[in-house]
Amino acid sequence: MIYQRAIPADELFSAQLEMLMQNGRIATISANMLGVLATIVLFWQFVEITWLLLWACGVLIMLLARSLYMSNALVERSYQDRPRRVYWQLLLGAVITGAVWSTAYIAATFVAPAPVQYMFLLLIFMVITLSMGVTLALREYFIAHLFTSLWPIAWWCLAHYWDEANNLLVGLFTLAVCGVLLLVSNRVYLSFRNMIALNWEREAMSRELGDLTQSLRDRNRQLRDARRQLTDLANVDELTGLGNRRVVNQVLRDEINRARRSGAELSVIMLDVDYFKNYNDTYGHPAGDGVLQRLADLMQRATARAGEVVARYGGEEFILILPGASEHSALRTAERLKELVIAECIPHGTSEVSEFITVSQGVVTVCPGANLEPADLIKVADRSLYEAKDSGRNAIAFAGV
Ligand SMILES: Nc1nc2c(ncn2[C@@H]2O[C@H](COP(=O)(O)OP(=O)(O)OP(=O)(O)O)[C@@H](O)[C@H]2O)c(=O)[nH]1
Repeated sequence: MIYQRAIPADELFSAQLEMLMQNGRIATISANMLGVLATIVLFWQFVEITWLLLWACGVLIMLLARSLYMSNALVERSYQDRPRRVYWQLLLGAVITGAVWSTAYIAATFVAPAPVQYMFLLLIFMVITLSMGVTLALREYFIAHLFTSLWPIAWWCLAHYWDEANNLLVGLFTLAVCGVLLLVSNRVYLSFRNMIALNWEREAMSRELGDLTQSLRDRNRQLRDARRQLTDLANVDELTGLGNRRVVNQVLRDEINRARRSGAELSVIMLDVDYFKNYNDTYGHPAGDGVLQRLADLMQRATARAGEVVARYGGEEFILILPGASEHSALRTAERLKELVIAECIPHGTSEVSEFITVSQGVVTVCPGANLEPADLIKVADRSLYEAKDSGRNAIAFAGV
């Protein structure tokens, strides 16, 4: 995902609705309820108490219904699924509440003396101002409330300026208050909008950061896998699947150190196919490859003990590393291998020792001292192998260090 800098219009709209309902629900309802209680106290002496209570009950029920509607919309998140519908319903609620106050004021002009009317008007100003802060997340909501409460009152007073000495003044004053509230509301609304947009940006950035971190983790894992594969490729002989010369040197170094620490013996067998050049010349190189693969299988069968390693040292030469194996045990392994190769009966018509493939083996057993290096061990094993070759091939020669 590419980081998107500006909040999309539809998300901004839903966020405004959410903020209005979350913050405005309690504040609007409580400001209006306080207004209703104050109205009862104010008109106690001028209006029949039954009518007054009936009016108050009606307003309270309407306020509770609005509060319930907002709670439901928040829980069901309908402001995200059907924002336009929620928007119009919220506006309808604001219009009804505004109309309740303006009609109440107009009715009051018939029953209450002028000073009480002015106090009531102040009360309405207070209710509107109190609810302004939180409802301004949505400017239209505030405007709908303002224009259905104060606006009709202002025009009523202006239209009836001759009924009451101060009506003209009250009307003009109310109009001025409307103007000031509109101006202030615009500023408050813009800061609400900025706040929502900033919050959204912060969330978008942290989401983006999370995605990036995840993709970096994936990349790291891929790199680790690739490195492991490369290491495997660098260590494995492609033809036989055995370890290659790199592995031989590494394993020998480890095993020499281990044997040196534990005082145990370490044996190595170097193996070479007899008259393999003749075989290749007679049967072809691919057939020679097949022989090397079959011999690799046999060597693995002959070295089943834990820690024993078979590797291809190069060409048709193989090495068997036998940690902890004594001279006797190593010679037994070599004998077993020789028998396995003979039992395999791979025809070799141009061998001078047998009509089948045979191998020669040089065995060496050591108790590694401080100076023994892998190359020393290989050199002795190689020498021993050539002794086996010299002795007529299909043979095993032993050397101790
Ligand atoms: N098919 C095949 N042949 C290989 C491979 N690597 C080495 N060789 C062959 O192995 C043969 C080794 O020949 P020499 O070193 O002369 O030894 P030899 O013919 O086995 O004779 P002795 O070792 O003295 O018994 C060469 O002909 C190489 O081409 C391989 O991967 N595949």
